[in-house]
Amino acid sequence: MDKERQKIDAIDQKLVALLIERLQVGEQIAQIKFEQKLGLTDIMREKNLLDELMTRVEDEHLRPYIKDLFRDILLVSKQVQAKKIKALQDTQ
Ligand SMILES: C=C(O[C@@H]1C=C(C(=O)O)C=C[C@H]1O)C(=O)O
Repeated sequence: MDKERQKIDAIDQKLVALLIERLQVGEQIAQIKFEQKLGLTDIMREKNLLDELMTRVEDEHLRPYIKDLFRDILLVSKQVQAKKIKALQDTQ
C-alpha cells in the first residue's frame, strides 16, 4: 500500500498548489466585482463551468463525485471571495 499512498501524496501536493492558485485568482475576480459593483455569484458561469468539466470525465461512474467536488470548490471559492469583498468594503 505504501506505493499507492506515495502516489496519493504526490497528487495531493499538486492539488493543493492548484487549489491555492484557483482561490487566489478568485480573489482577483472579487476585487474586480467590488470595483464594478457586481454580484458575487454568477449562476450561468457556474452552470457552464460544471457542464464543460463533466464532459471531460470519461469515467461515467465518477461523474457525480467529481461534480460534488466541484460544487464544494465553488462554494469555498465564493466564501473566500465574499471575505475579500467584505474586507474591501470595510476600508471604504
Ligand atoms: C470566480 C467567479 O465568482 C464565482 C465563483 C466561481 C468559481 O469559483 O469558479 C464562478 C462563478 C461565480 O459564481 C466568477 O464570477 O468567475
